[in-house]
Amino acid sequence: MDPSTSAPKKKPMTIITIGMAGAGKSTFVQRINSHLHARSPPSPPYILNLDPAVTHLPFEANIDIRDTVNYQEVMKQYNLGPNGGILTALNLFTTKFDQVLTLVEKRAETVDYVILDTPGQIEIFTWSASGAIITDAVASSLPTVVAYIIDTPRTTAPATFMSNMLYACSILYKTKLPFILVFNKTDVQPHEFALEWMHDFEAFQAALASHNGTRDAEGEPTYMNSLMNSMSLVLDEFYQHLKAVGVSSVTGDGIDEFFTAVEASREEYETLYLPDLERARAIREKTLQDAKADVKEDSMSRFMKDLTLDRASNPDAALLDKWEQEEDEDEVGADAELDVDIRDSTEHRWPGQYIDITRARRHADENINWPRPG
Ligand SMILES: Nc1nc2c(ncn2[C@@H]2O[C@H](COP(=O)(O)OP(=O)(O)OP(=O)(O)O)[C@@H](O)[C@H]2O)c(=O)[nH]1
Repeated sequence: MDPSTSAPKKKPMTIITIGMAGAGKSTFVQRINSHLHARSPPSPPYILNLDPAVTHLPFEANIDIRDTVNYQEVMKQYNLGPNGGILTALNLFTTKFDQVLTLVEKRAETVDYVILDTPGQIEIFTWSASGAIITDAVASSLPTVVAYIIDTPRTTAPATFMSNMLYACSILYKTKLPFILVFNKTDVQPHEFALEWMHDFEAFQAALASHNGTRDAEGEPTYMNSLMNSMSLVLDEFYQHLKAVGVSSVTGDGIDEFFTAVEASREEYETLYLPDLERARAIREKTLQDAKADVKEDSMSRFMKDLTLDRASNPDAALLDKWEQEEDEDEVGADAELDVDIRDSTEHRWPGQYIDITRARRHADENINWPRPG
């Protein structure tokens, strides 16, 4: 085929896997990884592991947060528990996310998919700054979809199903990205019940009514029951914006349907999300510029006012004005910047080597100088 007539390569699609601990995110990432390797021609993805606490991964990540941040050390230094340690480790890693993006963008011509495996601390994507920074940064550079992984066998009770859907809902509204609900572990529990509950709220309400504990001693619906009934109506609107697929990460069932949903999400990203993102970015830049201009103008007018007053009260003072350069100014400037680079381990194999950014540029006599989060 004449290369000049062939279509330009599509940008790689980024799949961000999010889900509760144990839902099967890492197993799912490994399943789609092996599916892409087995394609003809093979299409190995570029994988990022963002879980600092994982001890074993079933795949080899191209960029691994564990090469940069030691979460045990973070826990010790900040006196945090495991959850706080994971969140803080991810916050620290996020300060280097521009480098991560540069490495990913370098591979844009050779890979079709970029996959992010994330920690089970789902709150990272509902309220923490790093979750938003990561999703915004990735989505403003590449077409992106969120794959929300659900542990289907543990979601068969209506109340658990609803709480899982509410989490998914808050992540959707926070990220505003195309979204696929991935009902995992269908080899253990088929996901048809969930599809039925999503498409027919009366079926969900019937399941709720037949569940224990939905009526009080007088036979009246309990508060929780009424609340969940109303919520199911609210969620009905949310379900309209979602694609849902059932997969088994163990057997590979449903993975083709998942990739069909990913391709549909690419279109959704380009027609709906990208224009929104660009509008939001333009507004943000304009607001930032206006704010900077206002601050500058305000500071300048205050400065001029002070100067006029000062000159009037003490006409000789201006002659004594002299700006003294701080002796260790360079040192301070350099210290404020971290001096650690994120590595793409596919390019530089360096087994056993490890950079701890929490300790970089630290001296023995120095106090901990990392800012506490929040
Ligand atoms: N039967 C079955 N088990 C699965 C499937 N996917 C994952 N599992 C099992 O579920 C457990 C958790 O899987 P992981 O992939 O570690 O889950 P995770 O979401 O990455 O967990 P965290 O790292 O704790 O966030 C493991 O025992 C997996 O073998 C599946 O499709 N079917």
